[in-house]
Amino acid sequence: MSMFGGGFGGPGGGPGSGAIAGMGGTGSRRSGSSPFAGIPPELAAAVAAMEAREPEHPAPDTRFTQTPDSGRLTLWSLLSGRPGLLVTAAFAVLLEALLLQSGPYLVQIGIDHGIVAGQVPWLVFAAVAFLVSVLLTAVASGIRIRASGRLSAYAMRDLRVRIFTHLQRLSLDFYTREKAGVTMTRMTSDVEALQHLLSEGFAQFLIHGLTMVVVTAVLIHYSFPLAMITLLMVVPPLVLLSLWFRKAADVGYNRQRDAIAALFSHLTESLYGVRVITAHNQRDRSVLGHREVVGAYRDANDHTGRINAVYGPGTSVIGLLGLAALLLIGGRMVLRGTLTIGELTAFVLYLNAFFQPVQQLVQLYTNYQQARAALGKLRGLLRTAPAVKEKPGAVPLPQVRGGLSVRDITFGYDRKRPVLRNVCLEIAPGETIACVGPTGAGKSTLAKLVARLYDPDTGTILIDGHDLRDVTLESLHRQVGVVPQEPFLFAGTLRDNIAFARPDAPLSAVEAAVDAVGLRDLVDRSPDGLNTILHERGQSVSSGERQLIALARVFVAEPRVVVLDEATSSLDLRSELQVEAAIQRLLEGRTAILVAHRLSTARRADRVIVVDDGGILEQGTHDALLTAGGTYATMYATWESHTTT
Ligand SMILES: Nc1ncnc2c1ncn2[C@@H]1O[C@H](COP(=O)(O)OP(=O)(O)OP(=O)(O)O)[C@@H](O)[C@H]1O
Repeated sequence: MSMFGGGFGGPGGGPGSGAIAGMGGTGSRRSGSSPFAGIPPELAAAVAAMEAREPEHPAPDTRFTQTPDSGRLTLWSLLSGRPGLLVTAAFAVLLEALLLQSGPYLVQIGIDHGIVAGQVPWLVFAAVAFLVSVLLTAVASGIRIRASGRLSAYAMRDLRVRIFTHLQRLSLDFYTREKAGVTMTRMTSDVEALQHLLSEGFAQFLIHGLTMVVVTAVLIHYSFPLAMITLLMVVPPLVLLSLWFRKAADVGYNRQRDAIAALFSHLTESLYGVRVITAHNQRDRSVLGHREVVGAYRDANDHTGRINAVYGPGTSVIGLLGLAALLLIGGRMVLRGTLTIGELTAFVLYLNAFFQPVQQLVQLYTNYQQARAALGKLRGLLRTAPAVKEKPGAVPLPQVRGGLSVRDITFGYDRKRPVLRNVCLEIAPGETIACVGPTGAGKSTLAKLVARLYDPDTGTILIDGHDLRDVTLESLHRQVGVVPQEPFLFAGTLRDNIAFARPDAPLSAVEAAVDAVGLRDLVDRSPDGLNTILHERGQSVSSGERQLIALARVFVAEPRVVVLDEATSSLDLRSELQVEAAIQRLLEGRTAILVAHRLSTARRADRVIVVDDGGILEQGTHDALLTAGGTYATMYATWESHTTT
């Protein structure tokens, strides 16, 4: 099992992709270099001009800290971050809603005071006033769209950064447990569901809601009995229908969120594993699997579609029935002379204006329900606490010599099934320990615990006498370097990748690392030397070169302790010797825990420990263990017989 087994590592890059990628500068692109290497000279001027026109994007306030995210995530918390924009948008909404209602009133004035009374000036006044109100509505609407658009854009950026920061804070157990696709859905589809509501939905919600309130007041002003009759006929069934819709949609949209997350998961996994799928002739199964998740998504959409098919037309019918009743009752009032024809026209128009928002609100309510479901999922993610927590009073780890003390630790990924039981181990500063043992014995687990990627269930691990749990994670990881079994490279230059742990490392440090691990050949062969762009996940370099780059990374980081999970993938003899030599150089003068899959590596360590059965079975120098004739001696004899044949 890899040090980072089960974690993310697929296409799309890890956290740094893009961030470190840069654009390769505007340097020339030599023939034979990667197609993404740099900007072609003929485009350089145009790109520079475009960059000059780009608006400034100040960095958001969110900074990375280990402190858990304790802020609440509500729609209000998203909107209230920029009060100026919120007030502007709210004011514009109010103005727009009021202006929209002046139309029917002006029509009534035009009919009653202009047409019926035969007064042309009143007619002209009503028409001009109508025009002015339309123009003002357009201005208010423009201001509202601009303000709410900016508000939502900022809120979404802050939310995305907040979630991403939280993802960075989470420990390995989360990434093992949670499928990458599900987390991607939280960051894409779920956030977008909120964006839709915030950018347009809320403002529309307010406008239509306000319209309904204003229209109710106006209807009462025109004729109290008529208003009461129509509203009583309309509002109770509407409320009942909406309550049913809310309940049904809650279930439906949650199901939709889960289905789209499953779809994304399957998609990402199939993309990561496309080579294995093809090689094992499983494309058929893959397509079938995808059909299943897409089918589940279709079912979820179908379900919400069915609910909407009842709610939408249902509200329409209620509205039209109200209108029919109004015509009958209002018409009789006009005939009796208790209502003017202009007032009845305005009443009909206002009632229409009451129902139009209802129709819109149905759509918006659907958006709201979607956003609520998305918000619930995002809240769940933000509530997920990292398993490896930084103590509130954690102190920075001072410069250490690298003495490690593992004291009586017990640990299991599932507490009920410990992988390691009561393990004790003392490692002197500068000592190299090789962990060997059968597959699945717990070697990588021990290494992960020393690097504090997990915390032991019981027992403590000390570095120069400091309990790992008492020091800040950042200071610990600066002095304890990790080389995972499967090195992950980011899209970016060779230099960016080598200096990943210390981006400000001088060129001389990167060059020294290149020479120390034996990467000089690759650098000299690469079209742009250290500035050559590596493809995503290091697809453009060989497996051995990837391992050397990972070793060079640790060289530049200069940690006191190195935890190295040897790669299991076999290399050709030359590359293997190269990697072994690089490891040897990296470990000089450093304390090291080496998860050795090749006994040739173990042979060179100061001490070998044999991990099996949840504990350390044997330990001693290579020679001493051979002489003792125990498990290690048997393992070594088997290994030797295989390598010599
Ligand atoms: N993230 C995880 N969640 C649950 N169980 C795990 C996890 N990682 C490892 N295990 C289990 O813990 C046990 C020890 O795994 P570990 O990776 O430490 O073995 P290992 O000795 O390093 O094996 P290998 O030589 O194959 O790399 C195994 O049974 C493995 O299945």
